[in-house]
Amino acid sequence: MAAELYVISGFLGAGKTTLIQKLLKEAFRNEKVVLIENDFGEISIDAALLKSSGVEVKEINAGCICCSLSGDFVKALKELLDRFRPDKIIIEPSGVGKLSDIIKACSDPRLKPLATVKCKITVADVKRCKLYLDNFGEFFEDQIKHADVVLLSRTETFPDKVDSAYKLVRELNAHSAIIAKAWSRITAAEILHPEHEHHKHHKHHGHGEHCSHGQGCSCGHHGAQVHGEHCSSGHHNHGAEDIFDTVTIRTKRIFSREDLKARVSKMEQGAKGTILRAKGIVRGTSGWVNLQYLPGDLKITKCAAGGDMLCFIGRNLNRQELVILFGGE
Ligand SMILES: Nc1nc2c(ncn2[C@@H]2O[C@H](COP(=O)(O)OP(=O)(O)OP(=O)(O)O)[C@@H](O)[C@H]2O)c(=O)[nH]1
Repeated sequence: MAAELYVISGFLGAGKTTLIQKLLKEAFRNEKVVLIENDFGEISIDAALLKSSGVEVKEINAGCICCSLSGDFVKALKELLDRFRPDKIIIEPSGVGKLSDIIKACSDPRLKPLATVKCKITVADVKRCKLYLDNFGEFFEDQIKHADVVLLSRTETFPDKVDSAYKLVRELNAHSAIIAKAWSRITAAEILHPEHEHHKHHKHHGHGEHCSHGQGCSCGHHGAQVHGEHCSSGHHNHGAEDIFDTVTIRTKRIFSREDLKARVSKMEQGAKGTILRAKGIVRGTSGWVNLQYLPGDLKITKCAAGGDMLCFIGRNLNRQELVILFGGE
């Protein structure tokens, strides 16, 4: 039977990895899953975090997913299918990847009997989606326009932003399902099959909550095949490398929570270029900690996976300054 392909896209820090963790736990628990991670930076923080969920993870770092996976996406995907014979393949493109490129690559006729695109989900952060559309529309619009399901994130934290985010998404994509419930109150099934759940939950929406789907959602039952030519190196516009800088730092330093917070705050104040996203796994005073940063939002949590690495993405970044600031090598 053909493996099912799920593409989880979304701009920087939207919540893709968090969603994948939810899908693995709730929907794909008894399935053989291979994850393809196309992270920014030289090392994949997401892959490290997801490996601790016990699934097979294939990392592709830096560059366009469809061109850089062993030089040939289709060939490499076929190899993965032969080697692991997965039931499901989840692809997490980098936040600055274009969904249309991935869909084209996945729709190559050579893959047809082996794997079928089942669902394309885009995660959109209600707080930041307007800002990202205004500034990085080329990437983010593409991710929204080509999605079957748009899952809004941070709706519980910013309920006043839900309506406007919903409208923005609907203007760009008249056909997708849009889910705006707090994630703790949605099941993975509801995300993967919004057409089933829609009627069940419709009556229960509270203020500011939507769960709607337009016509022609191709998730699951309608088949999500998109026809197009395979993207081969040099034949399409990559863009992201020209617009965004990435800096990866390795550091074995031990950070207390306060120390790490202070350094991040210095990074913001010192305006080391425009940092759009930072993440990493470093040594804390009592074990590994995972740092997740978006402008105005810092989370430091304990984590099982080890790392010694920090990755930054933004514009006009100064590697040397960041190395000094975080005690990197
Ligand atoms: N409060 C809240 N936090 C969220 C939500 N979704 C994601 N986050 C947090 O946002 C941070 C980034 O989430 P990730 O899942 O790593 O986002 P991503 O899209 O994989 O990020 P990139 O690695 O930049 O591609 C983490 O600290 C998450 O816990 C949400 O719906 N609500």
